[in-house]
Amino acid sequence: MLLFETVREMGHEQVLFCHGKNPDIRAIIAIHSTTLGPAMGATRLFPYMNEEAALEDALRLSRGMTYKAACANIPAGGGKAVIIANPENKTDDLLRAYGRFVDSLNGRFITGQDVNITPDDVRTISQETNHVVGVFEKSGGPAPITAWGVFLGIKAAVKFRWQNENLQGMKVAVQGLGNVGKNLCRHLHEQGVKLYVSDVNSTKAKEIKNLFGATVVEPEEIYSLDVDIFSPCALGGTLNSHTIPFLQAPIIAGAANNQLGIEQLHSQMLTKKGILYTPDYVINAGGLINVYNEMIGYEEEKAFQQVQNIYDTLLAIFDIAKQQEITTNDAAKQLAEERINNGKYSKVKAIAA
Ligand SMILES: NC(=O)C1=CN([C@@H]2O[C@H](COP(=O)(O)OP(=O)(O)OC[C@H]3O[C@@H](n4cnc5c(N)ncnc54)[C@H](O)[C@@H]3O)[C@@H](O)[C@H]2O)C=CC1
Ligand SMILES: O=C(O)C(=O)Cc1c[nH]c2ccccc12
Repeated sequence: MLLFETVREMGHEQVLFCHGKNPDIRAIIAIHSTTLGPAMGATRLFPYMNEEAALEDALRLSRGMTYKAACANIPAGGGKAVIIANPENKTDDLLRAYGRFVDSLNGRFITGQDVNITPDDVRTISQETNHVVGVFEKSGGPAPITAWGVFLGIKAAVKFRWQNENLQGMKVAVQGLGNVGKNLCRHLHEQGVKLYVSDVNSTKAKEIKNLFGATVVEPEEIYSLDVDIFSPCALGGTLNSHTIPFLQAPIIAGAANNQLGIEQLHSQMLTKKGILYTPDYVINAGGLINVYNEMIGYEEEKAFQQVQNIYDTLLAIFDIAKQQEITTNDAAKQLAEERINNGKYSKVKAIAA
């Protein structure tokens, strides 16, 4: 891989390769942009197949965070970190060593809990750095508010597609029943939605069946269901050349980051099939909104209003896509880049003043 060519194309400011022998640590901190504020993004620990996969994850996720913050009107930039490790080998020493790397960035990067990192782990990291959020959660953690944002995003897509304000009687397929998926199912159930669900962990699927009367299907069956909405809430890359041909749902709206395998190719494939795709980094901004508000002093009403705005932002993005005959993914990117450029401009003005 040509490193500088890749980061130049994707627009990253800085990529840090963190290494240590004792404890044995390999981590990548990707800072995509600090134009609108410090780069924010949670840290993921994962046993990546190889270094390329880890780097690609960090680069794509961090760029997504820049767009996420811009679309949500949060004065933050985008970053993301990945620690290459098996969750079984996670030790306090490893987490503290990682914390020292985060600290070396002096607040250019602010992080917290993502896949395979627990709130306890974040507390361990915080022994070495103050640049973490969610250590002492003031708000119940980001997942419930993320789920609420996804629920609003589903409502926006339904409104745009069918001019319908109501989800009563609709069929929704939810892939992944973790912290976000489970909360999302509860909101949908309360609105009279018929749920179809899958999780690789069958205990979680049974729980949702018992709680909300959901129909459980096998993980690979979730794509081809005859439903109104497909909601990917598991891991990234599930919208790809293998799965898209099976999709029947006219709307895709879910929480997972990096849902599109190859962004341009697969967003175009969805558009060609007449599927309304709700850009992941717009619909799943609730978590970022939550941690940002925790950082500046949590006010529930303010955080709630910012999440509520996801609905109108999505309607605006759907409109841009329709008017300009572009994918919803490109429309969201356009909105984000416009805001980042305006931010750049006001920064220059502020320095000149
Ligand atoms: N928690 C948050 O506030 C935010 C989460 N996200 C994204 O949303 C997604 C879900 O997040 P969480 O619920 O917090 O994670 P989680 O780890 O609690 O849940 C993920 C669930 O997906 C299941 N799963 C994994 N592979 C699957 C497959 N192939 N088919 C079906 N199920 C599968 C897992 O067993 C697990 O139950 C992730 O992609 C995350 O990056 C994005 C923004 C914020
Ligand atoms: O939306 C994402 O992918 C995030 O990383 C959001 C998020 C959750 N916890 C955090 C802690 C610090 C910065 C961002 C986050």
